[in-house]
Amino acid sequence: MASATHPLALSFHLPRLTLPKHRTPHRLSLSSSMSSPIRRRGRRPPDSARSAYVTGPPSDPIVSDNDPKVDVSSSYGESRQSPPKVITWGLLWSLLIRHKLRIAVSMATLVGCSVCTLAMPLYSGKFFEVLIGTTPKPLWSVLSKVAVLYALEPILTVIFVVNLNTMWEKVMSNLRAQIFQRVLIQKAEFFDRYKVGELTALLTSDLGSLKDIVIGTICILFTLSPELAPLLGLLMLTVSVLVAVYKRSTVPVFKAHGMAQASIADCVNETFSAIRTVRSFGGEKRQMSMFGSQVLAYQTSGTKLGTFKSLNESLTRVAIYISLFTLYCLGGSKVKAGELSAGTVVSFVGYTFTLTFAVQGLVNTFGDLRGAFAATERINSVLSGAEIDEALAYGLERDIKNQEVHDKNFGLFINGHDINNQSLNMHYMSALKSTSSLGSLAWSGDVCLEDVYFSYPLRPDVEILSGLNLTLKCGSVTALVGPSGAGKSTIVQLLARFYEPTGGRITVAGEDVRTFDKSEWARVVSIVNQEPILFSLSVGENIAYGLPDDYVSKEDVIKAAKAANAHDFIISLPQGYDTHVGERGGLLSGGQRQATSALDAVSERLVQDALNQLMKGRTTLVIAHRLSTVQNAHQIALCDDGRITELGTHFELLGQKGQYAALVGTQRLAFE
Ligand SMILES: Nc1ncnc2c1ncn2[C@@H]1O[C@H](COP(=O)(O)OP(=O)(O)OP(=O)(O)O)[C@@H](O)[C@H]1O
Repeated sequence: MASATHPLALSFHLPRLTLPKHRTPHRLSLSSSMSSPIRRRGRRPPDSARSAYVTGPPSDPIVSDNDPKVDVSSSYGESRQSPPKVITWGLLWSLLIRHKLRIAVSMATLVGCSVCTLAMPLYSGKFFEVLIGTTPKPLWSVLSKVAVLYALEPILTVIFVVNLNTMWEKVMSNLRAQIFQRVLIQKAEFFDRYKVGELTALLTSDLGSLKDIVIGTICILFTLSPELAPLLGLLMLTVSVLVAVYKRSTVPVFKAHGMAQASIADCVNETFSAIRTVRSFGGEKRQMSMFGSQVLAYQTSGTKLGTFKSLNESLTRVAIYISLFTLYCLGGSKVKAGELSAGTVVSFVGYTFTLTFAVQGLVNTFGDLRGAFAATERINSVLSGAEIDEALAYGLERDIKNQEVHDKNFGLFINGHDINNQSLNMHYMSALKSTSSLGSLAWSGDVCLEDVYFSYPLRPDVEILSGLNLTLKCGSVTALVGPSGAGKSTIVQLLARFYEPTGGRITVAGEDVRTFDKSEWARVVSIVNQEPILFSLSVGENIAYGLPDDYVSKEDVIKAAKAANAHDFIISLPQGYDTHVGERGGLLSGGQRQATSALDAVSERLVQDALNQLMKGRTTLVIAHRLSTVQNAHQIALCDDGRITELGTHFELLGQKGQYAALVGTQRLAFE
């Protein structure tokens, strides 16, 4: 679905390429060029890329020397060597401290609860003595005090727990939002490396264990007091020893459990998102076996975890029973000797039970703490070492700050202690060009790939592009052809700035594209995929998603749909533009999803007509396997061995009798 404001369009078919899941090119953009002479150069290793680039750590954003302001500071390089942790105590504290009133209320109720809890055994002892007649006092006066204590304690507990829980939920939402944003602004290779399930786990179950700590801590705080310090100290010592043993043994189990959970999520995700493929290959059994093995692994780690937990629990009980037994022996002998009253012994028993809760809470908390440490470690190991896509993060940060005023959901992503711009190279960012000019540059200037070298970050030793030169002339159409695996889609991905070249540069009207932030770049570049990705929204919302403005009117949506020849079919849907498309557009037909292949002749023509209309005046790069699309292009570029090896019009290239002519001749290109 198209936008009238994207001057650069990349239209490509990706029959075999699996795009990383985060990359969902969805828009239409257009452009090309006719003449650019191909400069053939010898192969050069990527790091010998043009000296015009400011040096820095290999994956830093590098900017050409035509912007003298930019200098990637070495201190930035140093900070990369020891990446900052994402979740730190400092961060948690900064998020907590925003809730001062709640903290004050929590503290007050905590003190109240502790006083009640500590006084309860004391008054119970007195009550017992009055009851057995050893203390001559009116029963009602002691009973009323006991009743007040027993009634007040649960009320204060409710206030305390509700208050603390609310505060913690807010902190967690903030943390989740920030981690989500942090994942969102990672460089493309991050998504090549991690599966969706793993990333989902970072934001769901892993963080959940952080919450449990707080709830556990509540139990301990309730019962900690100076009066009980010596006895509690002794018990804590015992528990610490147990916990130290527990800690060593359970971290790997917690980790394995978290990973197993992530694998299950991945398997479910993969199976159901590709359900048609699974059906068509009769892959149900395979998926079931895969799921079964993952569930079994989860079960094994869960059982192990349970065994550890129960062992720990019973050891704690043993410690408690020993202290109770000691208390009975000591207390009994002291009462017998007349050194202690029976009431005091009753109070002590009460305290011991209070301690029981404390110790239980302590052990559980340490257990949760292990889970939380494992989760934090995992989040930190996934995110701290990963590299933020700064050109994207910078623009996004700016945009959400502007938008926060209108949309309170963005409030979650912004606070004083923002994990997402901690490691941004602000020096580099401040050197980015003002983006107001980008639109006019893109509408008026050529787009050039100059001596571009590229290797995918996960396969740095395989050079995909080796000194590629190509000019997409402003307002014209370039068709990119070539054998499978030649690097055509890679060129599109570089133009879309999913990845940055390892050498050479891409320019628009002579300006290095890296001097513009990515959110602005996304507004001028549109991509039409053979298999478009739709979000689980209404048809209208999906179209609006492809339009560059944040607030899109219904008229704009209808205009875009008409331009894509989609208006008629949309209004024939049950709820027109409000029809929900289902997950991944599953409730629409292939043609309705705007796929450009496997359509019936009428849909095909409609889509093609729409594209032809929309390409007019736009700089367009098309990867096509259909001869009709290719031969109508202003120029055809043949990509092979990481370079453009042939360039010209259809007839010029046929005349050269080279690889293009061979492709056409052998029908590998002409599918029609
Ligand atoms: N994310 C990735 N990580 C590592 N290597 C990749 C990645 N994506 C593609 N490749 C590799 O890069 C090479 C070029 O792939 P590309 O998709 O650009 O080829 P193509 O010319 O578009 O092929 P086709 O016509 O078959 O789609 C291939 O060898 C491919 O395996």
